[in-house]
Amino acid sequence: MTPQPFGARLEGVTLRYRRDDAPALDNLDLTIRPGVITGLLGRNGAGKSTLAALLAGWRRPIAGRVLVGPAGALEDPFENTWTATGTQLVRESGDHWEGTAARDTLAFHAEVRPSWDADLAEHLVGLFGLDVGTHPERLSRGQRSALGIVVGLASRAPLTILDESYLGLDAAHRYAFYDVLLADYAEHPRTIVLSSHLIGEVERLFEDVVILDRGRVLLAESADDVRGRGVTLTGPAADVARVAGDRPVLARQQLGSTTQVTLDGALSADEHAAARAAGLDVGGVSVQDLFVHLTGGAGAAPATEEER
Ligand SMILES: Nc1ncnc2c1ncn2[C@@H]1O[C@H](COP(=O)(O)OP(=O)(O)OP(=O)(O)O)[C@@H](O)[C@H]1O
Repeated sequence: MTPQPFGARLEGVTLRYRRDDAPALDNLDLTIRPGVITGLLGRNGAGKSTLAALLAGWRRPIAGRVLVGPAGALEDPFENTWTATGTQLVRESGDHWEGTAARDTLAFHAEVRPSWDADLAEHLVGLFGLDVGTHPERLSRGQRSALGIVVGLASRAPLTILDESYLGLDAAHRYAFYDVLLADYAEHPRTIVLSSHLIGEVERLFEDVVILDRGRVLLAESADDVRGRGVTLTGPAADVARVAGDRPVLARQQLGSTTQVTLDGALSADEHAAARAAGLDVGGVSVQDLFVHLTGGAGAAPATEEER
């Protein structure tokens, strides 16, 4: 039986690693809906891994509270065996058992995860060509990522947090992972939090999107709402320019004589009619373009201590 998915609520959560440090999370309020895939995005140092560690009960905030669990039965996850049993965090580092074969890491999780699916684990081991007889410290970075993915998916935990855990995979293995994740999630609904810098690749998986910026929530809404925040026009450059007028442009791409611009905000009825008359393709904004726009563009520096 598939267990009830976990949700999470953070209320006024502040965490700083050292007393004199700027907060890694700063008075953060956030709800993670149960049973959906949430994309957790943010530039380097925004606080994604810190938030993941709080959800998994590995850390506790210095102010505010964190609650995790099935709807109506949320609990503080810190040192909480019950919520820990239902929460699987996989970090980029993998958190494998060193000095013993990879199969021992899998055997450990099979033991502690009530929903562990041995068939799925075996399928994924084959898919990634993982040599489970090798010690994790002797695996390549990609193979260590694959081991983390096997743990993350086969655990079928009611709250599964994948924190950059698939970065080491090559493109073919990443796309295979996205496909398995979607198929398995459809059959065994659970709450999945995916943190990634490869936004363009994974955004089709997101149902909700959270963007953190310097320890604060910059945006938290459904992926559909995100896509409705802007509009993409594609077609001949002159027609696109005419319909776009002097509207703020979030992103622009040129492919031969075809231009694609992403505009901030929705089109008015008149603009829609003009776009249709010109034969332009009209679509929503990509999460990636909105993310780049909201977090300061490609050239902006990541947060530094001085900026906070
Ligand atoms: N163990 C730690 N000790 C001290 N400071 C830390 C520690 N871990 C994170 N920080 C600081 O907390 C802030 C948030 O870091 P965090 O790792 O949560 O961000 P992130 O969004 O996951 O970043 P990235 O995308 O680079 O992995 C950063 O300023 C970081 O330097």
